[in-house]
Parts: sequence; C-alpha cells; structure tokens
Amino acid sequence: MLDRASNGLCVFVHKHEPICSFPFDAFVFILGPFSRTFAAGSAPAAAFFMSNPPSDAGRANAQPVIRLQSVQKSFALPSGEVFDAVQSLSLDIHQGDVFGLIGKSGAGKSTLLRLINLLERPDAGQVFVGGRDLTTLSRRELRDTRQNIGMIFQQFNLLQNATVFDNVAFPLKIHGRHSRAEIDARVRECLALVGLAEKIDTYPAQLSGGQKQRVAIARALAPRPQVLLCDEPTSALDTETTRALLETLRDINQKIGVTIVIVTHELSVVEVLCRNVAILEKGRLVEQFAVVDAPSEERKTALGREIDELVRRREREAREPIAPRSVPTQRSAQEVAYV
Ligand SMILES: Nc1ncnc2c1ncn2[C@@H]1O[C@H](COP(=O)(O)OP(=O)(O)OP(=O)(O)O)[C@@H](O)[C@H]1O
Repeated sequence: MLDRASNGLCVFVHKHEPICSFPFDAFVFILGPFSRTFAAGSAPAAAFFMSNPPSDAGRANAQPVIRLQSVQKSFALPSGEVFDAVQSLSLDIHQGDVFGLIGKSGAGKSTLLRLINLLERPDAGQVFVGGRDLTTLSRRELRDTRQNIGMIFQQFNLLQNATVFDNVAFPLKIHGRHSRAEIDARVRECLALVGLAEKIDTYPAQLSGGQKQRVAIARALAPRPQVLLCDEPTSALDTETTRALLETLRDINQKIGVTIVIVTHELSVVEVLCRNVAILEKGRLVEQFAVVDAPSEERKTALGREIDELVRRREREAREPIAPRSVPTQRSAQEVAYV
C-alpha cells in the first residue's frame, strides 16, 4: 500500500509498517511513465533510444528535442507575496546534447529543470519534448510521454529495502508490459552501462554515494528515455567520485545518444561534461553559449567568464610540455640511499 506522508515523502506501507520512503515527486515521476495505459499513438520513445547523436550540421536544421517557449513559473510565498522563479524563458536543446544549467543559488535552475518534465507545471508558456507540447496533455498522456524523460536527483532516491536489481527493475515492473526475461535482460544491460554489473544483488546501504547515483542512472535509463534530466547529481559526491560519475554520464551520452540536461553549481562540471550551457539570473536566461567554442571576449556574465577561464586553463595544460624530472640534489640522493 502506498501512503503520502505529511513531510512530502512517499511511504510504502505494509500492515501499517513503513517499508521504505522517498520524496513524493520522485515517486510520481518514476511511476508516472509506467502506467498501464500506454496509448498506441503516444511518442515512440523506444525508437529514439540507441540513436546516435546527430552531427553538428544535422543538428542545425533538426527540431530541438526540448523546446521551452516563454515559460513562466511563480510561487506563492507564506507572506502572501508572489515570487517569480522562472520568467518568460525560452530555450532549445537538441538531441544528443549535454546541456548545463547554471546560476547562483535561487536563480531558478531546478525549477526550470522540473518544468521540462512538468514536475512543475508552468503558469504560462509551452514545453515541448520530442515534439509534443506537454502542457496540453491529459494526465494519462503526460504519464505516457514521460517515458521519454528520465530523471536523477541529488539524493539518489533509491528504494532502501530493495536490491540494486529491484531498484532498476522497478519502473519496468510497474509498467507491467514486460516479461520477466525482458526485465532481467534490460536491468543487466543498464547496470553494465553504468559499470555496476557485479552489484546486482546488493542493497543501497552497501553502496558508496557514487555507486548509488549510478544505480539511479541505470533506473532512469531502463525505460529507454530520449532525455535524462540531472538535478545536481554530483553535489553529494567527493571530487574523485564526481569525476568518475561525469565520465559515466559522458560515456552514456556518447554510446546511446541520450540528451542530458544537468543543473549544477560546479563550473568544473560544465567545463568537463557540457557542450552547451545556459546561465540563469533571477529566473531569466541571461547568457547561453557552446562550451567547446573558443573563449570569447563577449561574455556578459561573471560565470560565463569563469567558464572561459577554465577552458583556457585546460587548453594551456594540454599544450604545456611535461615538466622534466628534477635532477636529485646531493642531499636528496643521500636521502634516497638512506631509504
Ligand atoms: N515550491 C516552492 N514554493 C515556494 N518557493 C519556491 C518553491 N520552489 C522553489 N522556490 C523558490 O524559487 C526560487 C528558485 O528555486 P530553485 O530551486 O529553482 O533555484 P536554484 O537556482 O535551483 O537554487 P539552488 O542552487 O539553491 O538549488 C528560490 O528562491 C526558491 O526558494
């Protein structure tokens, strides 16, 4: 049985005992795509999966996989005032891209990301994913269309009392239209993709933070989405684990062409992973550019200039010859001999 707790957590209850819990919106999001009501005419998500990212030339003419048109989102504050979190924002993201959303705390990054799958419904504007305007869909149609949009969260949101296998299989089982053999094969495929094949029978508590996030990625990819939304996926991870996870995300993007949209406050994440970036200030898009482009003197924002500086530094490091080994001094040679 499922219950919604007052603290916003979704709790699975058996004989009045809570079995596991995680944020309600995460549950709605994971569950949503796997309704039994898969309409015959809905977006053919599977057809998109395993497609290669188009070339830059092809992308220039292609329809964006995500199109936000003048989206607006406000929240009512306890004081009675209205806070404009996202203000008349338009944005195109193309198939196969790795797209970063950055900005200061409170700039509206997470709200914007959640507008893409309608975890937040815009007060105005349109949200197109895979060519469908999500704002016009019925609840049932939206559930079906969300098959096409995976999402991972900062705190992983795994089912603690389920094995890695069951966590990844969860969305496929709920959908109810896959055979056991299909689910088994798909779970193994996704775990191999994130480098966790050997952890299939372990529980989340036995995994490191980085491994938990990989399980979350595998679960998000299980239904073969066209888009993967990542909300601060490395914020709870140390530097080394972050680097490994970014490599995994890049690898996934290159292997299966899934479009990645990532919210982060770490500029190094943008520099290492993203092809394009949008900078938000007070709910508005103030700058957008291709990270791979040569640094430009025309950057409008401090964050844009900082990303340029990171790119320049990386280029300098790549050009610099490897420093020659220092010749040991007489003293250090003695120390080596002593050891
Ligand atoms: N449900 C809500 N009710 C009221 N205000 C909200 C709600 N969700 C977000 N906000 C407010 O909207 C603004 C933007 O929030 P959002 O989480 O999108 O920002 P962010 O750029 O992701 O910030 P951070 O980097 O700190 O996570 C913030 O001031 C936040 O307090």
